[in-house]
Amino acid sequence: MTILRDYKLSGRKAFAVLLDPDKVEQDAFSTLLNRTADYPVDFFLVGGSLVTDYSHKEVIATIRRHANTPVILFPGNPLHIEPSADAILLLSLISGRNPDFLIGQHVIAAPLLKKSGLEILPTGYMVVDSGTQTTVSYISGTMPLPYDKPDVAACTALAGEMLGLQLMYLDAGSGARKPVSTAMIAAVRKAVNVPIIVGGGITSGEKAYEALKAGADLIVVGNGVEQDPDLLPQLATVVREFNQSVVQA
Ligand SMILES: CC(C)=CCC/C(C)=C/CC/C(C)=C/CC/C(C)=C/COP(=O)(O)OP(=O)(O)O
Ligand SMILES: O=P(O)(O)OC[C@@H](O)CO
Ligand SMILES: [Mg+2]
Repeated sequence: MTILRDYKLSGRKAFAVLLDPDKVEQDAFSTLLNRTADYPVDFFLVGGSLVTDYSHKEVIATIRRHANTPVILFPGNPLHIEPSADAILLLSLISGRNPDFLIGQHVIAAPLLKKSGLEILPTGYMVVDSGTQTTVSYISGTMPLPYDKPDVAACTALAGEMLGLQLMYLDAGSGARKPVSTAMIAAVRKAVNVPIIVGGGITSGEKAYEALKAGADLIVVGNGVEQDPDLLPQLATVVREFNQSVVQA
């Protein structure tokens, strides 16, 4: 449990960039990776709900050539297991009621995961409504958590923690028009002790700051960084300054 243990012990806020293997375009990708030398990223998440060209291995090899940043798989199904990553978010889709995404896919994946040597990060995955249907909802055939029901999210996370899940991921969905509300993040923060990951629709330093202040431990940004190269430095600075302000307080 090295990544999870180190991360928990550090007590720091962290920042992850989500790379969708289908959207990785070589030139822009190398530039992004080179920029992380000046504006550090704590983790790269690699994955997507639906991946069409199965280039996880090549994407990870390219990351390794440019950076020492740990790579965590963010899988949509067991075909997305790639042993050259460092760890995998073993998602159980606890916002939904589809047994296949709560335990079914995991039964199929378990022997492969064991053999892979990947660090397993058992994660309660909560997809939150943000106004449009997400790929995750469609693929999994599940309804997201209602946007304005922080209590439902808090009880869901609490149940997930009681079941032994070691991370909670609140996700408004890739490209969401609005991120998960700060009220929901704060309610989940109050309910559980495990680290909280927040992603989906974080497109500015301000939104990132709000999520951290509400209780997110790790923020995940995909589309924002792909679309606006200036966002990477902004986010790295927000997370660094947030951590410095906590140390000083
Ligand atoms: C047991 C194993 C190894 C896998 C199953 C894992 C489960 C239960 C996944 C839950 C459902 C799911 C489809 C999750 C995918 C999460 C993800 C990688 C989201 C990233 O965003 P996209 O859904 O790719 O958005 P775009 O379509 O906008 O690219
Ligand atoms: O692409 P964005 O909107 O940043 O979302 C990241 C991630 O949380 C999606 O699962
Ligand atoms: Mg995707």
